[in-house]
Amino acid sequence: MSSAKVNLRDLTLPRLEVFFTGLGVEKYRAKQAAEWIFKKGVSSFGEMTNLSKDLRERIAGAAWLSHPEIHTREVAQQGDAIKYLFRLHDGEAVESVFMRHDYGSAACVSTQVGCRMGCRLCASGLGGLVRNLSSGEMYDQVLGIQQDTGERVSRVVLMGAGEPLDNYRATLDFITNITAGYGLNISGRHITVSTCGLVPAIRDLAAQKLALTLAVSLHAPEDTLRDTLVPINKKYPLKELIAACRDYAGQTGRRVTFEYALMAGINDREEQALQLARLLEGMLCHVNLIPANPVAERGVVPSAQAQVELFKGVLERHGIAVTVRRKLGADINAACGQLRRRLPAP
Ligand SMILES: C[S@@+](CC[C@H](N)C(=O)[O-])C[C@H]1O[C@@H](n2cnc3c(N)ncnc32)[C@H](O)[C@@H]1O
Ligand code: SF4
Repeated sequence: MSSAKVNLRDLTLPRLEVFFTGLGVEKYRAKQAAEWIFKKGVSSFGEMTNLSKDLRERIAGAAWLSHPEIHTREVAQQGDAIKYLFRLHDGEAVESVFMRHDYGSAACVSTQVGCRMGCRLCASGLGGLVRNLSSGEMYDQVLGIQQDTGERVSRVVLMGAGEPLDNYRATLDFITNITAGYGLNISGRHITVSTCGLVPAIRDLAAQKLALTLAVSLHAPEDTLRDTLVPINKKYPLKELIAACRDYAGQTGRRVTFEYALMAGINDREEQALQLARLLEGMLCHVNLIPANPVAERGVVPSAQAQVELFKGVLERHGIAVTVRRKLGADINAACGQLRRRLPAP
């Protein structure tokens, strides 16, 4: 694969059309190719059997096709989750998780190798940002999971390693392809974009009218604490973030999810639950409480179960919809915030 060649899995349909017309081929061929690439998930041009051999050779002269390469997989004891490490074409690696729920199967997808946001609780950002993933590399994770499990992925959560809104263009292209009829046709409401709070991108996302589920990693109910846990808060403090979330809910009609990882003695006190209830008062939203996953390097210690229940009770009494997230695949560390890149650089 030469660096001058374009990865067709990275292109959306209009850009595929430009590619095909550039080869002097009728535009409708782009749609046919899109179905091979995004619906059937082929790994080579040779498999595109309704395109002539001559055309496939011309495509191969100008393009390449990334494809999922599973490096390792670990199945949780209860069989409800599988964690994958995918090897990328340059030797980097990303983790993804397949989760079976009663209501369908979800893929938790990484959007970057590493992350530059430096949240205090998170293992994904420990080594900083290595590089962005392309939209095709995000798509490959879903295809790889489907091919390995033989099951259809019906939901996607962008909660793997990386900050999706810090890799905004590629993330949007990925969503465009996975929701398309020529792709996996997953409804926008079954796609969750999780962010630590990049306000301008949240506002832009609302304007896209994609009806995506927005999840915001809140973790603190006031700025002083949030500045230390989620450092992007210094740039986009809670007042701006919550206003953007209220507008997102207003513009899309979609309930915003707030992720709140409970850490013993840090953000799990009763008065903090009260502050949180006041912050979210009257918003179309939902709070997901997660007993934090321990991360030794970060000194993160999860709250005790009784404290989680107490915190939940305060929110409920103040009319906030709240759930405690079931931990899937805890025995394989498959839970969010535990995804790392583990292959050594080439
Ligand atoms: C790894 S992030 C990726 C998506 C995006 N960058 C974000 O922050 O929302 C996914 C979720 O995992 C959470 N998370 C990170 N470390 C965690 C930990 N130790 N325990 C529980 N959740 C954690 C994040 O705050 C976020 O809600
Ligand atoms: S929580 Fe999200 S934004 Fe923060 S370091 Fe981890 S991956 Fe990055």
